[in-house]
Amino acid sequence: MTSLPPQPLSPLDGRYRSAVGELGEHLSEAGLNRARVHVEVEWLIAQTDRGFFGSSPLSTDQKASLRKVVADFGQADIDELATLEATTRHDVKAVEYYVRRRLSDLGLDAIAELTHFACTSEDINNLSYAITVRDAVRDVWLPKYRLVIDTLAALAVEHRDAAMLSRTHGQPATPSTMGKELAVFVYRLSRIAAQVEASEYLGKFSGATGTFSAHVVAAPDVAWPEVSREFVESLGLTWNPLTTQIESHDWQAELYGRISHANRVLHNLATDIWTYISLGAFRQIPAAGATGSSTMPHKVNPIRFENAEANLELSSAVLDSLAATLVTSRLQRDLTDSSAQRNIGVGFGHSLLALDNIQRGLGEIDLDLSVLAADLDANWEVLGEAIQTVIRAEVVAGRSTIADPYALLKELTRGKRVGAAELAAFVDGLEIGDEAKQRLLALTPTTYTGIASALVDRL
Ligand SMILES: O=C(O)C[C@H](Nc1ncnc2c1ncn2[C@@H]1O[C@H](COP(=O)(O)O)[C@@H](O)[C@H]1O)C(=O)O
Repeated sequence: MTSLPPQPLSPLDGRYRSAVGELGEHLSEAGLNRARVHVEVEWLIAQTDRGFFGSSPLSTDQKASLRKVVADFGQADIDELATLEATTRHDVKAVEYYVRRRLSDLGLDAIAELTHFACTSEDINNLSYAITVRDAVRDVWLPKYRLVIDTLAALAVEHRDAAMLSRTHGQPATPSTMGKELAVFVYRLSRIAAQVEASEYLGKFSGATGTFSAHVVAAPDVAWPEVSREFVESLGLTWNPLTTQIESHDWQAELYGRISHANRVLHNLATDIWTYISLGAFRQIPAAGATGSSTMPHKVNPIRFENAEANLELSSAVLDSLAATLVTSRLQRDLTDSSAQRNIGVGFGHSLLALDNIQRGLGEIDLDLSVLAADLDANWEVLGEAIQTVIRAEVVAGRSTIADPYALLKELTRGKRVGAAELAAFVDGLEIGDEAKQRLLALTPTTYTGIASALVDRL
């Protein structure tokens, strides 16, 4: 047997590439390296702008040329960095050499020693991760997440009046509407969206052990913490003033916790929709040419929601693991964060893939009102709650002397199928006020939905 050509090990880079490839712009190794070059270039510009060590501010053209290195970063640069790293065996040192080469190309050798000046690798790495994760969340994950919320919200409004039997413990319970049940998910997911949007992306820039030691010994009169703060903020990040060698990664733990929480709510949504499909409440719209089962021709399977379930679990497993490991680093640093952070894209990728499947799945289902109606009509006993509650009110109001309304209704309905006619006869014989009796006689499982429909307006 001949060997296969090199193959992606992760399905995110294989069969699911088209759904998640956009994340690679930010959360791939190349995306990280481009951000590292960006940080190194901006640090050069920041230093020369301040005239450090007698340097002159770069001209507008020189700055533009340096920034073009970042803007044009492509395959040749990816390859060049790989070649450099094969020698340095240190990824950030390779970036430094790469930037020095570009300075040389631009005739800027005079400031070469300002490249990576007073920096430890983490100064570059932490800012690069903060930038790439922030951009991935804002440009890719959140828009997709918002799209799912918007789609769900539109379905909630569309089905706001669609009465259906509820099921608590899987057993028939007080009816609701499909719109209100979907609105619950919209509300939950929206809260998390706001939390993700409010996330902080922290950056440190303070040298080998966070003390500015090299900085101070090279230039004692510079207000280094202020320079550090201004530089971090110039990159659109929040300054972390007090760290060891590494940025403490607490913001990452917080963010991944929120994404993982969103995953779990989406998982709940996926399994609920799956169950509604299984009950017949939602019909699946068959895709032309598609096959459900390889052997049972009649089938349309809820594969979108099942795929989402699996990928949400994988995403949370990765993100939870990152959140746990990233907040610990022995003494002033160990390198576990470097290896762990290479999987941030895996965590987001599985979540994004799940969002893509949920989005498609929601577009391929149709509410079957006749199934909802039949389900309600087969479960009149759920009105037992309504009747006993009205009797209680009548007793308090002095219009009834029924001793134990709950026991009465329990006797009539518990574990039994009670139809419309039996309930009507039962209500008719109750010793309660006439107005209350008429209200109960008019009630059906379909109308016993409280203010479910109006609750959709809370979105
Ligand atoms: O500024 C410094 O470098 C400070 C230095 N510590 C390091 N800080 C950051 N990166 C380092 C460090 N050491 C190694 N490396 C390089 O990290 C890469 C680890 O590879 P991988 O496990 O694939 O993520 C891989 O490229 C490693 O070469 C210290 O001793 O305190």
